[in-house]
Amino acid sequence: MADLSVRGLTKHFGAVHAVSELSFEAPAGVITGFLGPNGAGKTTTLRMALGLVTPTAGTALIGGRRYADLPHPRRTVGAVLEATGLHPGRTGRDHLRILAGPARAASSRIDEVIDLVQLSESADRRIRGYSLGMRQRLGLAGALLGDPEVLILDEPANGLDPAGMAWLRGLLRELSGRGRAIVVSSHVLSEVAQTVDQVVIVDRGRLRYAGSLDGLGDSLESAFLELTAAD
Ligand SMILES: Nc1ncnc2c1ncn2[C@@H]1O[C@H](COP(=O)(O)OP(=O)(O)OP(=O)(O)O)[C@@H](O)[C@H]1O
Repeated sequence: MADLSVRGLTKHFGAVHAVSELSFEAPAGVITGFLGPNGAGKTTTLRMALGLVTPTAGTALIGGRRYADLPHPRRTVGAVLEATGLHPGRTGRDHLRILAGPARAASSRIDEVIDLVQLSESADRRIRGYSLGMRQRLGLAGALLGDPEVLILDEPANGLDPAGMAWLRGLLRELSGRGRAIVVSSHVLSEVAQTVDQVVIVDRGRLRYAGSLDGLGDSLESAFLELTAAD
């Protein structure tokens, strides 16, 4: 099973040092929480891992390879970066059919992922009528099409109600139990504390902490605020 390995990753946008010499591992079979305040560089890091942004320096390797060098990218890594890019006039099922081509997924897999994200009742309705939580579920279904070894989720709990969050936690646990490496960025620290096995905390593009939740003491929130306080 593949992992995500970030080594010396750096991205400058002109004078903005979005990510600076960042290194961490997200191993197979582990849920890694990727945390940081607004503008810390989380999305930029995840976009570099997915080959959407070219690093200024360093590497992000998935199963030992750069995204661009993966022979079967959609089977190796699935990602939900934002619940955008959904055509409002399409049904959820049509959206997945369009994605299924590049993911080389069988059509039976479309039904499977619709079940997995519990969208069976809405799959044939137009996306225009979907709630934010339903869009999140559809995004997740798309990421799961190729049954990827590494799953990268940017704010997946956004828009989910408490039952939805509990459901998502169960799904991520099941996937990590089957050896998937899961990276979840989030602002909802209480949710993260219940879901993840380890955390990576970044602030202003730099690593502040990588390790177990236990290593941060009793309160993730206090540790987070201390680690990301302005100098
Ligand atoms: N394409 C870009 N051009 C210029 N600056 C950018 C670009 N993308 C990101 N940045 C800057 O890089 C920094 C890191 O942004 P990024 O979106 O990675 O942070 P983030 O941790 O995901 O934040 P948030 O939690 O608010 O989504 C910010 O200062 C942002 O303005």
